[in-house]
Amino acid sequence: MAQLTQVSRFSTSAANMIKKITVIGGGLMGSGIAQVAATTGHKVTMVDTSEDILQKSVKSIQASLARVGKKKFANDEAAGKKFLEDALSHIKPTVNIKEAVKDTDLVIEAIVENMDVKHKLFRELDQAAPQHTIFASNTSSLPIGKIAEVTSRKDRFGGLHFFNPVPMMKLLEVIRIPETSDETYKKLLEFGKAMGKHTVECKDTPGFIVNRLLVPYMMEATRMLERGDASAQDIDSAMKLGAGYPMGPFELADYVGLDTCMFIIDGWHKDYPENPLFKPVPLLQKMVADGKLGRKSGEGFFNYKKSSM
Ligand SMILES: CCCCCCCCCCCCC[C@H](O)CC(=O)SCCNC(=O)CCNC(=O)[C@H](O)C(C)(C)COP(=O)(O)OP(=O)(O)OC[C@H]1O[C@@H](n2cnc3c(N)ncnc32)[C@H](O)[C@@H]1OP(=O)(O)O
Ligand SMILES: NC(=O)c1ccc[n+]([C@@H]2O[C@H](COP(=O)([O-])OP(=O)(O)OC[C@H]3O[C@@H](n4cnc5c(N)ncnc54)[C@H](O)[C@@H]3O)[C@@H](O)[C@H]2O)c1
Repeated sequence: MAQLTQVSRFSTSAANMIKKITVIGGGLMGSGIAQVAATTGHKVTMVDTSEDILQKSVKSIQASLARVGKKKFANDEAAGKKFLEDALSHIKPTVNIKEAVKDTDLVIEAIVENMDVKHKLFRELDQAAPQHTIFASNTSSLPIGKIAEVTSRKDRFGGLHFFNPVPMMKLLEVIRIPETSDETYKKLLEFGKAMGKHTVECKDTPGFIVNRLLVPYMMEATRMLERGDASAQDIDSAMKLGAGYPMGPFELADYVGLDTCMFIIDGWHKDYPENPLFKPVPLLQKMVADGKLGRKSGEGFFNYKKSSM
């Protein structure tokens, strides 16, 4: 409550609001963030490492926009088409990071869940971006304060943790580190609302709110499977039909990406070796080593290859 009162002393004038954003990483999350930002009136630049990847990102945005447009403009096909074209015209894909950040208000990083790779990127961004630019990470599990360490703008740094799939999930966790200025935090909260999200305020604690509860639950499901107590299919059915979850833990893990799941759990085990909740699961490591990354690779706990659907 005290924090809310303190933050509301600042008012962000229209001229001072976040309008131009740069999303780094055009994967599952980056493409979703770029899409929602574009449909909520922001000018978006989306960066990835190759033109091929960016092409795939744009295709997935197109497919998602078509689904949203079909629902939003159910009786007006032309309006649905215009919605899709307008949104796409607000997204500029590029591999040129320097160009992408040269006059941006906010950078949202959504690349691989690895501290060294994120550090390398943020060092480069800190050199290239103007003074006023705010940096945010969409990390699932890494401490925001540690990511920010390599920059000279900790007062303009925070976490924006979106949920997958971004166009459908209403929540946005907005994380502040001790150095985040009140003005920056206020702008991040306002940006979240402008994106149409329900924002919750989080401290920089492991997993923030959602993942601190979700990860142990998913880990317990995997241990249950490893012990042979129940099948993946039955555990999923049980949690959907008995607990009302939209997806069971294995369907969800495949949806998130098993590589991302493994990075999260291995990282937490390294940081908290005594905590039995975060003990790595050999099954998960083997699946990732075998290239079974979930939906994105066509196979994970379940099979998504066309012939089996
Ligand atoms: C077990 C292994 C353990 C491993 C260790 C654990 C590691 C820790 C892992 C933690 C990971 C954390 C990751 C991250 O930090 C945090 C997260 O993001 S957690 C994930 C949160 N997301 C969810 O929980 C999703 C739950 N699922 C759903 O809400 C729904 O299933 C769905 C995705 C909305 C899909 O709905 P369904 O009814 O199932 O399927 P439909 O296809 O019929 O879709 C319904 C409706 O939605 C529209 N839609 C779906 N997806 C999109 C999209 N991408 N874009 C646009 N529209 C979409 C679709 O068109 C349908 O519309 P309708 O026809 O109803 O009008
Ligand atoms: N998958 C989820 O459900 C989910 C949900 C919330 C948060 N997150 C977090 O979001 C981040 C991204 O996850 P994802 O699932 O979108 O991963 P992903 O593997 O789908 O996409 C990552 C993208 O980043 C690109 N990339 C890697 N290094 C880059 C660099 N230096 N510059 C530009 N692009 C680079 C990759 O080519 C890839 O396209 C991670 O930190 C993850 O923990 C994931």
